[in-house]
Amino acid sequence: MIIEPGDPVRSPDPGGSPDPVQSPPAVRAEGLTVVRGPRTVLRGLDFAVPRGQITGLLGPSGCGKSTLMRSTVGTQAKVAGTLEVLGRPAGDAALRSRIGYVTQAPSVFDDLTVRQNLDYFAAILDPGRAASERRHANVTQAIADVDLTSHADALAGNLSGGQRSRVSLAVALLGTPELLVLDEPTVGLDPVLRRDLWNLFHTIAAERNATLLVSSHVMDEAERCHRLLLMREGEILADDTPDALRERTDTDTVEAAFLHLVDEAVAAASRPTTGNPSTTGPQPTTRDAAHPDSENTDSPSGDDPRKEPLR
Ligand SMILES: Nc1ncnc2c1ncn2[C@@H]1O[C@H](COP(=O)(O)OP(=O)(O)OP(=O)(O)O)[C@@H](O)[C@H]1O
Repeated sequence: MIIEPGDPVRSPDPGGSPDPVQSPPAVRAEGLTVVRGPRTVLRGLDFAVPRGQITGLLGPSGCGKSTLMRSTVGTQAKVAGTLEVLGRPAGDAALRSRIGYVTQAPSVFDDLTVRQNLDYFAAILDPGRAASERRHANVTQAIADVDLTSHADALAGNLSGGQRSRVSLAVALLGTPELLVLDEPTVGLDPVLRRDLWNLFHTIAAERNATLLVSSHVMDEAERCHRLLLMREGEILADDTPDALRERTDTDTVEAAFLHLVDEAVAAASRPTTGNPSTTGPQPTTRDAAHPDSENTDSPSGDDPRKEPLR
């Protein structure tokens, strides 16, 4: 599918998506806590990502968006609490072909063309000579989806940053994953490309009934999501629709709603408390099974996030 630059932005249509009450969530977290190096970067998060919708993960740089995504796809070490993805524990080997993940840094081979990059990953996903026609069709489709057909034979190393990001996205689209986890996919893109990519995200959610978890720190992109997880300092400030957030905070934009919620959180943290919050919050109960990333070796003990005030 090629998205024409003149296409109007499709507004989110929560009514056209599956009823989140009926479908089990694509991602469910309870008391999700992650330690990286000396810091507790996710602090007992509870949230659910409904299936077939676009959930935006928004918050300032360093608040933990990438860490939450890495935990979801099973590449983050030291994950405590419950984290279920498509009904299985995050990191379960059976999830590998069901999730597409695009990291912030494009993961492409510079010395291969766009098509060769896609061919390589397609051969891993769908190996064997018997599948070669299907692979060719899937690769051609994925290249068209990200609007790179005219660059299919260009070396990835000769592409612009935005084009390389789209090659990464095309790789993630191979195999039609049920869950797409996209870490800041629109960074560095011009407004036309950003709009086209958001149109593509809506098409993927609507036509494939896929779930998209998309991070951004550009608040205007929040308006294009069905639901939002607003994060700050490793905590979730809000888990709601853009409309409900604006209404609840009596603001006109998601950005204003976010700032309102930050002010509320700061005010709440500065009020004297009567009980000990460290004994009342959710306690991590389980540990993720698969953690290929071994970056962190520090013990989380003695670093209880519930004892730290919001900054
Ligand atoms: N490899 C690492 N080792 C130790 N700490 C890390 C590592 N990577 C990130 N962190 C810390 O984890 C915290 C959350 O980082 P994360 O990358 O998840 O944030 P983010 O919200 O995605 O930021 P950005 O929008 O800038 O990408 C930050 O305080 C960061 O310093």
